[in-house]
Amino acid sequence: MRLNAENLSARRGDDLIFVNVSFTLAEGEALVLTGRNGSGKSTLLRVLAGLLRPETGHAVCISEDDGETRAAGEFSHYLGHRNGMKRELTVAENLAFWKSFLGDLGAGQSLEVEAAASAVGLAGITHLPYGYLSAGQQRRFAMARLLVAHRPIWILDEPTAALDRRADTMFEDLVRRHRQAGGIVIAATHQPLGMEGAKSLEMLGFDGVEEEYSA
Ligand SMILES: Nc1ncnc2c1ncn2[C@@H]1O[C@H](COP(=O)(O)OP(=O)(O)OP(=O)(O)O)[C@@H](O)[C@H]1O
Repeated sequence: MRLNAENLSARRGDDLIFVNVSFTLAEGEALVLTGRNGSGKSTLLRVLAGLLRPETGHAVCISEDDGETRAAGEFSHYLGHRNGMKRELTVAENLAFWKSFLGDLGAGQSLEVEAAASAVGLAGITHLPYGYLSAGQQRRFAMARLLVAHRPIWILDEPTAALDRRADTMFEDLVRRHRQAGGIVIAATHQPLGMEGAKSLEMLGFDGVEEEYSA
């Protein structure tokens, strides 16, 4: 499977945030988005995840077997700034919800809830309400969401912001393993994050749009 983004542009409100973004990622490859605050990294990640409609272009997954093309969002996990978990439900209930909602695209690669908790270093506390946990524990369980329902593409927006060094290392390891198993990762991050050999794309924000139009 290959991810192909072609001629993407996106608008927020009245403004074009970026134009003409194209890239291709093969299995195991990764892309790091760089650029100053407000340059459009989160916007691009949301477009790739299928959460925002692009103004132009498309992002698709192409099957190596039969050339079938599907929207990239259908094959993606999106870990944004928010954790996407209900505070009133237990951790186990939250993760079980995501597991059944997302299904298993990976022919048995998805982990059970307790195994995913263990993989993020937090076995034995999934019976607790999510809202009881510390901010770092909550973020770790948001990462466990990536493991309970396999998706070949991980779209990550500053996933380790505000985590301690041990959590960084744990997540780096998860990212590395995902890539070794053929997964694709696209991340806006200032941390190393297991993104060795990653391609890089600098977002230019309004400057890029102006340059594009004046070229
Ligand atoms: N809903 C919205 N309506 C209008 N403008 C928006 C909206 N959401 C974001 N923007 C604008 O789009 C631009 C890109 O924002 P985005 O969050 O993609 O940047 P970013 O590169 O991820 O920034 P940061 O590094 O601060 O997270 C910013 O100028 C922002 O103000």
